[in-house]
Amino acid sequence: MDISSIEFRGQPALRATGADGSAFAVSLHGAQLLSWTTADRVERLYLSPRAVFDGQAAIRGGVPICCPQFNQRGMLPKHGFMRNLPWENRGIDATTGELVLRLRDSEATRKLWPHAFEARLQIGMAAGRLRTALTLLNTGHGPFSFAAALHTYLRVDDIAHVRLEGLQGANRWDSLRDDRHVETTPALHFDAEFDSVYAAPAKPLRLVQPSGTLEIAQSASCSETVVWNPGAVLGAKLADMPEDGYRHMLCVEAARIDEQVLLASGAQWQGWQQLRVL
Ligand SMILES: O=P(O)(O)OC[C@H]1O[C@@H](O)[C@H](O)[C@@H](O)[C@@H]1O
Repeated sequence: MDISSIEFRGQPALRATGADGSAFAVSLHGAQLLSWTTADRVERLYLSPRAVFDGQAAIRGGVPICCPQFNQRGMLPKHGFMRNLPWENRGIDATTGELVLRLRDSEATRKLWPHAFEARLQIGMAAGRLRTALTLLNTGHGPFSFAAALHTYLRVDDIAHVRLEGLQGANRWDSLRDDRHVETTPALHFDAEFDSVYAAPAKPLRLVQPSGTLEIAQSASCSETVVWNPGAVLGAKLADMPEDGYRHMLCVEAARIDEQVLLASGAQWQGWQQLRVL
């Protein structure tokens, strides 16, 4: 994997290219993946053309990191603060061959969250495959707890022709209706706003479109899978997304939400998600 420093819509980013011509781009702001193209030049992630690149705001699209809080479940800013801060490029890990970015606690983070930590995002790419792994290390003296999500925006040709397989039988919390039930359908279809947190099944999910299928796997440490599409009505209200943006994305997120991770001093936790073109 070759890495070069680039500017992406005016902001510092890194571009990695693989031997087979596949490539990804990741912004230092938020350590946010922005693009992943496979050897066939097909873009696999959705990045909103209206995403704000000002080095402050959360970027709409790619793979935002939500940590140490998920959504508005706590006192921190929505989805925590890691997606709003600049991360450091730590280069390629000699053992894994993955690109590593790092964020450590600072005065700014301690004002929001009084804990010493080191977060690392590792990104690995192989033919038709992309793996993102988030590690959180407790570098302080006392324990802390946190939630996390790799909030992946998958690019889809047309949401009306997408099905997501693999969630049948999983416990679901439909956050729009505040309703808990077991998912009965073998394949989810999306024709309106959809926002649900599922107990993650052991087997990978499959995102099926007329143009092909993507397998989505996650670590057992990520006990939930979040599925989100804003639909036309909410989509039109999101200032950083075009009106038809919702048609071209589906978020499938590897998450740890319901039971927060309790991390002792010196301990670390890792959660990952892997995308594979079938
Ligand atoms: O607009 P944000 O802060 O990036 O959040 C987007 C969405 O993220 C999803 O993970 C949540 O389930 C949704 O409820 C939320 O709206």
